Amino acid sequence: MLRVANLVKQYINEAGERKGGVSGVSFDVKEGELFTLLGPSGCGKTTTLRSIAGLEHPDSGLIQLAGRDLFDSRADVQLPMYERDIGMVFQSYAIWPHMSVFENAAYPLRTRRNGHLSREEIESRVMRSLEMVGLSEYRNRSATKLSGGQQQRLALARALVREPKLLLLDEPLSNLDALLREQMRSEIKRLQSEWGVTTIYVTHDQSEAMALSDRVAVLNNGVIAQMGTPIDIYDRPRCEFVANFIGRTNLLRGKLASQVRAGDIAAVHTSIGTIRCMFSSSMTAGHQISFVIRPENIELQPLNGILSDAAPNSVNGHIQGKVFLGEVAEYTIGVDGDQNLIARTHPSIGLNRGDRVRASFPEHKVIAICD
Ligand SMILES: Nc1ncnc2c1ncn2[C@@H]1O[C@H](COP(=O)(O)OP(=O)(O)OP(=O)(O)O)[C@@H](O)[C@H]1O
Repeated sequence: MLRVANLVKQYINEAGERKGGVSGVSFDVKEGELFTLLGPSGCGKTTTLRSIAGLEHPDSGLIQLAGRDLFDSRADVQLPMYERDIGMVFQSYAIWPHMSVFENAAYPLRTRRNGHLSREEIESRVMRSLEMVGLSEYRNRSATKLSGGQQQRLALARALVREPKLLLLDEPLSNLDALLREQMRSEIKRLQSEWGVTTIYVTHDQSEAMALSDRVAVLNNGVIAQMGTPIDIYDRPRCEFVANFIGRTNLLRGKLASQVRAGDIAAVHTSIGTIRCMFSSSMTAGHQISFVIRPENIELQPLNGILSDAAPNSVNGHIQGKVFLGEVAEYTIGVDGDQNLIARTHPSIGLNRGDRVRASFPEHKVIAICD
């Protein structure tokens, strides 16, 4: 449905150097998919989105929507924004304060350039989109008398009323408080799948990306570091940046004991002992590698009295810190060998600061970073 290939857009800084933006971003979005661009501030998410919308003139690359060129640097094509068939919702909802809810939602239909719509057609399309977002009973209310969440819904209704081929959402929830953000997150997911509109969602919030997306592209410094389903990216990060950016993690390093092939489980020598990891590609013995253990994949057992022999993929240590997070508690474990591990487990386990523990992690949950 949407194809972005080798997109480059760089900005010239005060010293005349080409900096920032994006430098060679490529991805395809399927029809009806919710695709998220995720990354820290300044990684190039908004530049990508604005290039797709036609608000930015890229330096080079190709952008196609439903087989039509929106931008092609080789053929010198740059379609104006209004010809792109795209709806957009910004962080600031950009609601017109002097208009009613109905008029705000009707605005894109009244100002569209491709064909006049009858009054009845406008009425029915606007009411359909207001009903979808639960605002039909507020149709005559002034837009300024809506709550933050309602304004956000109105912005969505206004973006959808033209029935665009593509919906672009740029950090649409960042102005809402935490509870409302979670509610609106489910609302966007519901709307997007009911409406079936292909959507690109931009956020720096990894939990939002995980909860909403069919697929995610993680951006860093203007390039895509990894692309895949939320589970893929969480369970199999391909580089340290992605491992650290997506959720809490333990990142350890060591030396590979033997040659491995994709799918093997093999031993890695580390400062806290030999740990067996899953490998997703082949590597030669002696390679320095990093690997990831997610905090929820560490099991903690109290070590009382006499120490039994350490089991495979387990280390002994003591609790250095405990933070209660509601459903889980997060423990910091100081491991013999000068390494800290973070573990998350049910608070009822009853471990406290200073307790000796054994931390174990199944080998198929220890993931080698193979890039
Ligand atoms: N108009 C501009 N002029 C100069 N530099 C810019 C301009 N727009 C963006 N940049 C730079 O390009 C890089 C990418 O910016 P972009 O807005 O795409 O990042 P982002 O990932 O959307 O960040 P944020 O989450 O903070 O909005 C940043 O380093 C930014 O400073």
